[in-house]
Amino acid sequence: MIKTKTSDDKLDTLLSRSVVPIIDLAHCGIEEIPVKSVVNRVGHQLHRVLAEKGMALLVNHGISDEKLKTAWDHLDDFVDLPPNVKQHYIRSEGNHHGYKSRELNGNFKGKTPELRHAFNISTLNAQNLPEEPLPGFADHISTLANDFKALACFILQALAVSLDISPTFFLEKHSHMLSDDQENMSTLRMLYYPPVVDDEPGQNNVIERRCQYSYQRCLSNQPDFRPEHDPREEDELNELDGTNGQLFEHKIGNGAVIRCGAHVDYGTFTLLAQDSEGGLEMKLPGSEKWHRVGHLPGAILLNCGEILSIWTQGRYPALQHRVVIPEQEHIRARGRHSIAYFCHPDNITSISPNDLPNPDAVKDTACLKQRKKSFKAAKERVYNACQLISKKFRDTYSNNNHSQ
Ligand SMILES: O=C(O)CCC(=O)C(=O)O
Ligand SMILES: [Fe+2]
Repeated sequence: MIKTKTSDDKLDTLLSRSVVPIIDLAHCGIEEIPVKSVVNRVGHQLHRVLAEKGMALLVNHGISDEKLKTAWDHLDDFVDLPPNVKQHYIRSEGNHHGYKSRELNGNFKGKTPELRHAFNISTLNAQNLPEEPLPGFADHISTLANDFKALACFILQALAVSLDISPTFFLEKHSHMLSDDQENMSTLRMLYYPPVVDDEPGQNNVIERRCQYSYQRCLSNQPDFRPEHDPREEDELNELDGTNGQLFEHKIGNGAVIRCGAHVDYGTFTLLAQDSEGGLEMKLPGSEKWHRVGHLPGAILLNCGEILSIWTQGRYPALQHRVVIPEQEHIRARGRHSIAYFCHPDNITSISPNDLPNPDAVKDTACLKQRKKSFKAAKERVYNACQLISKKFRDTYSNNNHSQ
């Protein structure tokens, strides 16, 4: 059962409005060996849901809301540290682990700055975590990262069931996640998008704004699948940035900012926990329209990455997504928090569309375009996961605004 304070009738109506199918993981056992019957049930649900929608909202997954909120508190405390302390944890060129924020005054080579603080955790080695300035940080985040890893392992097994292949096929290819040996790029990313408030002209200090998670107004622990949350007409919304890949910008001071530019995730899949502030939008398979994902308290969003799309020959599509800045002033004046776990195969895993038995013949023309794209990436040459992900990083840095 989904735990919520909403009455059953109201909940049914809200859930029926969600563009994202909901999958109940009750008894998935992230702390023990998963129950086989649950793996099978979830596998069968994923088979349909990922092919049709490319994503699912996971409920009763075993990671408590309190744990997520405490992690966001730790991130807020980190963001508040003096710059010379934060400096020690900054992500260096070519490294996935570490903290990164984009200051408004920086040099963006003509790109629109993404207004967010991101702390990537790809090693649980305490040396690389801000334990000294923030006692408790390393312990809490390591436990949380291991919970996400366990959930990812469960999903990897269910995915194998969903594709009717050996139950350990994916698990074996992800055996080094978070193992400190540089053999796998899986990452837990903690994200904070500061409030967007117009500054005095010329001030541009918006990135500094603080919004302590526990004090902010995302206490409404209610599902939110309102389709018309944004006052802009949908056509206008899509015209602004949907069809031609441009990014939704917010003008502030002399410049423009975005929260997270349109992109697809690179790896096998992503698990995403968000607070209730909203802003996440996805393009559904075969569609050029942006859809609000909405909010279900405590749920974790599962979305496919490009590698899974290649493996499944596009059957499980990697969806474009972005985080927009709310149009309403009082909503964008609040910060937003999320946590993403990027599940990546071990670096040396070769990624080829021929690794899996060919799924059903292509029937859906809407998916054809996506399949062609995935084939193009994988046909010319078989890359291993490390090459593929590094190539995507390079392309992203040189071509568009989103920095993964
Ligand atoms: O913050 C979010 O909700 C999404 C973040 C995301 O898509 C990413 O970092 O790849
Ligand atoms: Fe993403």
